[in-house]
Formats: sequence, structure tokens, C-alpha cells
Amino acid sequence: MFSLASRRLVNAATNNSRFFSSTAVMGKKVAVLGAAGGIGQPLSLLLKLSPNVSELSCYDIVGTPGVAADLSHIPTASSVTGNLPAAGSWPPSHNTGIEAALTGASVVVIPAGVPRKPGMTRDDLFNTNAGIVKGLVEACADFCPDAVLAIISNPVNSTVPIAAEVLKKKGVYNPKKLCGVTTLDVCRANTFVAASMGKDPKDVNVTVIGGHAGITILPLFSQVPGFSPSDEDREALTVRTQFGGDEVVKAKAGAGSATLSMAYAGYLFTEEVLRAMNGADDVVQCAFVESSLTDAPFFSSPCKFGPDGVTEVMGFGEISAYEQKWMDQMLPDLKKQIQKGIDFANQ
Ligand SMILES: NC(=O)c1ccc[n+]([C@@H]2O[C@H](COP(=O)([O-])OP(=O)(O)OC[C@H]3O[C@@H](n4cnc5c(N)ncnc54)[C@H](O)[C@@H]3O)[C@@H](O)[C@H]2O)c1
Ligand SMILES: O=C(O)C[C@H](O)C(=O)O
Repeated sequence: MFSLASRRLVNAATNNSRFFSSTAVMGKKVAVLGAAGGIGQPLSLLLKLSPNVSELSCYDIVGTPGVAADLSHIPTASSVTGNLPAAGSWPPSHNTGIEAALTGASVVVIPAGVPRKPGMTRDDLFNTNAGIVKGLVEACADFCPDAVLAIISNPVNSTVPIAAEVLKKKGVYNPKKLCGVTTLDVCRANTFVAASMGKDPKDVNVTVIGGHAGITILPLFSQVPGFSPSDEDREALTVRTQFGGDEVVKAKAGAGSATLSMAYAGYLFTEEVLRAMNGADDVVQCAFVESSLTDAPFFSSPCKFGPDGVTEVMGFGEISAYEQKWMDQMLPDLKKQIQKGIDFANQ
């Protein structure tokens, strides 16, 4: 079931007739917070092309009127608005502000916040991004308490627990509707393994579990049918998946982190959430959610999605002794990063 869903994800981006469909059947309002940024702009572009989106709401502290005006010339059935915190919006007749941006949204995707520079860990972003995510999630609680929230802002291992605490304080926490987006880790693992196996990536589906930072990212290569790498290759692929973000940060040399691949991953994740909201009963994808699979209170694993978000946090099956070693190493770090988020929200 998971591999079928994964194949659909890839097909969604390669099937032009679906991509450029002009019929927005049961389309939903989707808000992107941080929509003028490196991820936000290409993510908004991809969502403007989605037949599952009827209204695209772009919100940022700068630049969204221009982003929205630009996107609005694309001939798809969805409408688009550009929203700023105070004065200025696109179209000019539209009420601006976060209330207008969020009201009626079914899904809110949050890539707002600063990215890494070489030499930084994702945790080094905490001091800036924790407050940004807290403020935005407070607004979500006020103006779209029933929306599914998809958190991209790093450090995801801490920003998702912050969001949970904020929603609890506001009395609207629904664990089925709060997800950290770890889809980029799955994309990377699929890409790297497909290259190593000489396969088309659409025929590969790696389950990636844990969190979204360094060794907390654990690709389960032992579960890939027909894949039996040497110990050396398995180690290299595991570490490359764990540190794929660093590879991009280094190559961008101070100009930020992954934006284009993340926009693609964020689009895939959102499309699948929307497809499930519209009644598809085969949607399974990895997400960082409240979980009792391990003793970390949040954990990424395959999740089944339905009309109201996550309907089942699925197990991750048998893992190899090699993977268990990584799991044992990861859990203390992951729990610490989760607790840091919880403490921040409650200070
Ligand atoms: N989850 C993942 O897999 C993943 C992958 C890549 C990047 N990221 C993270 O995504 C975040 C964004 O990365 P980017 O490259 O797009 O950065 P960016 O700096 O290009 O864009 C961030 C945008 O957020 C906006 N912003 C800042 N504060 C805001 C607020 N209070 N309200 C609304 N918007 C606000 C900025 O104006 C900017 O346009 C970073 O934290 C990065 O680490 C996560
Ligand atoms: O590496 C980063 O800082 C951005 C993102 O989390 C990624 O995995 O690319």
C-alpha cells in the first residue's frame, strides 16, 4: 500500500494532464506561510498548478503581493491572494493580514524562518525560528483551528513540538492534524538508492523514520526489495541520506539550504493530504507526528491519511541490526530536541 501511494506521489509530478488540469474538483484553500522565500515561491507555484487547490493564500512579512500577482497569471482554476501582516495585499481589494490569509484554510504549509549556512546545525536555527513558528501557529489556532498544519521550518524536531504545545494552550490541539514534513528525506533516499540500483526512482520507495536532523534521520534500506548493498555502500547511503541537507547547504555556500527539492517535497506532501481529504483511501506517507512507536513523543513513520488528517500512525516493521544501532543512537538526541521545543513553548 505504501509503495502504491509513493508511486502516485511521483506520478503526480510527472503526469502533465493531472498537473495542468483546469478542473478544481472539491478544491481546498491552502495557505503558505513564508510564501515569498526560497521554498515558499516554488512551493506556491506548484500548488497553483494543483487541481486540488481552489484558493492559494500566500502570506509572508514581505513580497507576497508580487508573488501572488505573478502566480495569478497562470491559467489554472485556483485563485491566489498575497497577504502581508499589515498594509498591502494582492489583489488590492483583498483584506490583508494573517486573519484573511488563514480563514477558511484546510491546509497550512509553513516554510517561514531562516535557513542554515555552512557550519550550522538545524538546531542553530532554533533561537530565530522557534518564535516565528510559535507566532504563526498561534494565528492558525485562532483563525483556522481545523486545518492540517504541515511544518517545514527547522529544526522540525523542535518546531513541531512547539506547535503542539501552542495548540494545546489554545485548546485546539488535534494530533491528527499536526505534521512535520520529512518528505525530502524520502525523496533523497529514493533518489540515492535508485541510482545505486540502476532503477527509475519512481520504482523505489524507501521508508525513512525518526526525525529530520542528521542521525535522527533513519532510512530503512533493509526493507527495499532486491537491494543488498555491501556494508560500505549501505553505510555511505545511510550517511548521505542523513546529511543530504548539509550537502546542499555546502554547495550553496552561504546562499541558504535546499529550496527547490524541498518545494517539490512539500508539494508532494500537501497533494497527498488534499487527496485524502477528497476521499482517496490509499494515502500513506511518512510524517513527523505525535507517536507512541518509540519512547520519543514525536516520530516520523508511515502514516495513513484520511479526510481529517492522519487516521493511523503505522508501524515501521522489522528493522535490521544495523538500523537498530542507528535507532539506539538517535533516540536520546531526538528526545532532547523534542523536549527543547516543549520547554520553549511553556517558558
Ligand atoms: N523540513 C525540511 O525538510 C526542510 C527543507 C529545507 C528547508 N527547511 C527549512 O525551511 C525554512 C525556510 O527555508 P527557505 O530556504 O525558504 O528560507 P528563506 O529565508 O528563503 O525564506 C523564508 C521566508 O520566511 C519569511 N518569514 C520570516 N518570518 C516570517 C513570519 N513571521 N511570518 C511569515 N513569513 C516569515 C521570510 O520573509 C522569508 O521569505 C528554514 O527554516 C529551513 O531550514 C526545511
Ligand atoms: O539542511 C537544511 O538545513 C534544510 C533541510 O532541513 C534539508 O534537509 O535540506
